[in-house]
Amino acid sequence: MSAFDIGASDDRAPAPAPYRRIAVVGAGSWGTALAIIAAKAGRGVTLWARRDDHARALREDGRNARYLPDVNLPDSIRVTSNLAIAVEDADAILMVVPSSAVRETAKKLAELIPATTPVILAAKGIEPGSGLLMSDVAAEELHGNPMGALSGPNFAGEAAAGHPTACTIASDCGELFDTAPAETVAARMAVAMGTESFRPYISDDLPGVEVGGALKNVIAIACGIATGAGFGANTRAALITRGLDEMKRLAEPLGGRRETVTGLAGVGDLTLTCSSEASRNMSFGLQLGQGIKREDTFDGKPVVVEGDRNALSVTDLARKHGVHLPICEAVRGILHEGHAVSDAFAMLWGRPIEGEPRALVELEIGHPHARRARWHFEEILS
Ligand SMILES: NC(=O)C1=CN([C@@H]2O[C@H](COP(=O)(O)OP(=O)(O)OC[C@H]3O[C@@H](n4cnc5c(N)ncnc54)[C@H](OP(=O)(O)O)[C@@H]3O)[C@@H](O)[C@H]2O)C=CC1
Ligand SMILES: O=C(CO)COP(=O)(O)O
Repeated sequence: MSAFDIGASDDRAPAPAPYRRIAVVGAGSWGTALAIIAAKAGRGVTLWARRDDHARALREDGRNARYLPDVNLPDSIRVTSNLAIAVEDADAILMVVPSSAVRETAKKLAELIPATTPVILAAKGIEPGSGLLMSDVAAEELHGNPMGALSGPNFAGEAAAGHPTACTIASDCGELFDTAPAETVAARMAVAMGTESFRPYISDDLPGVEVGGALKNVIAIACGIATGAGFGANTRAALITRGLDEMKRLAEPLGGRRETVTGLAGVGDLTLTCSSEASRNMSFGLQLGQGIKREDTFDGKPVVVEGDRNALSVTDLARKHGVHLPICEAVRGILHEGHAVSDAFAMLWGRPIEGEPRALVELEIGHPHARRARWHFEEILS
C-alpha cells in the first residue's frame, strides 16, 4: 500500500488536519492565484510581495493589477512586503517565486522559520550548476524542514477564476519518517488547498512530480518554435509524446517513478503548456519560431520563461546521468548555441530509429534518410 492510500479501505484513516495558516511567498501570478485559492478554502493567508510598492498596490487595489488583473483578492488575505511578518505563525509555506529566486528566498526563510514548518515549492525548474530540483535547492538552505511540491496543469488566471482545476501535491515525509498517511505534508496541504473547483491529488514521489514541471517548459518551447516556424499538429503531437518519454527517462535516475510522469504534473502539464499560447514558454518559442529576436519577444518586456535557462540545466543534468534528451537538446541548441531551427529538426528527425517504448525494444538502427533531413526542413521552412 502506498503511503497515501488514505481512506481507501473500510477501516478509514482519520482525515488529514489541514494547515490553517498559510504564508504564500511570492506575489506574481501563481502566488496570487494560490493565495486566492487558499483563502477561498478557508485558510488564513498572508501573501508576501518582495517590493513595498507592489504590496501597497495589492492592498489598495484589492487585486494584483500587474500579474493577475482579472481576479479580486478576498479581503481576508493579508499582504505584506515584510517576510518575517508574512511567515510568523504560518503552519506551512508555499514558495511561489521563479526558480532562479528559490535559493535566495529559502536562505531568507531559514532565518525566520522553525525546522518543523513545511515548505511547499511551486517553482518549476532545475538549478543550473548544482542540477538540483527545487525542493532540494530549498532544503539545502533550510534546516531539515519537511519539503513538498505543488505542480500540475495550472494557468494562474483560470485557477484563480474558479475554472475546474486539478494539481498534484507531493511530499516524501511519509517514506522518510514513516509518517501516518494523513499526517504527511502532501495530505495536509491538499486538504488545506482544496476547494469546490481546485482539486489536489497527492503523491509521495517528489522527484517524479518536480521533473515533470521542469521538463514540460522546455518541451513547450520546442512546440512553440515548431508552430511558429510553420510546422503543424503532427509535429506538436510527436514532440509532446516523445517529450513525455524524456521526462520518464530523467525521472528514474533522480529517484522518481515513470508512472508519476503520466499524471497531472507530467502529461497533464505537458499537454496544457504545449497546446496553448497562454503559456509563456510556448509563446516564447512561437515568437522565436516566427523569427522574432530573443530580446524583442514579449515586446521586450521581462517575462518569466522557465524553460529558457532550464534548457541548459536540464540537459546538463541529463548528460551527467548519461540520459539522452533529444528534444531538450534541440531546444538548447536553438536557444543557446545558435542552431538553426531546420538543423535542430533535422537532428531530431534524422536520429537512428528506436523502439517505442525503448525499454521493451532495445533496438537502434541507422536512419536511411537522415542525410536529407536538413535540406528537407530548410526547404519547407523557407
Ligand atoms: N503563472 C502560472 O500560471 C504558473 C506558474 N508556475 C510557476 O511559478 C513560479 C513563479 O511564476 P509566476 O508567478 O508565474 O511568475 P510571475 O512572472 O507572474 O511573477 C514573478 C514573481 O516573482 C517575483 N520575483 C522575481 N524575482 C524574485 C526574487 N529574486 N525574489 C523574490 N521574488 C522574486 C516577482 O516580483 P517583482 O514583481 O518584484 O519582480 C513576481 O512577484 C515559476 O516557477 C512558474 O513556472 C507554476 C504554475 C502556474
Ligand atoms: O506552469 C504553467 C502551467 O501549469 C505555466 O506555464 P508558463 O510558465 O509557460 O506560462
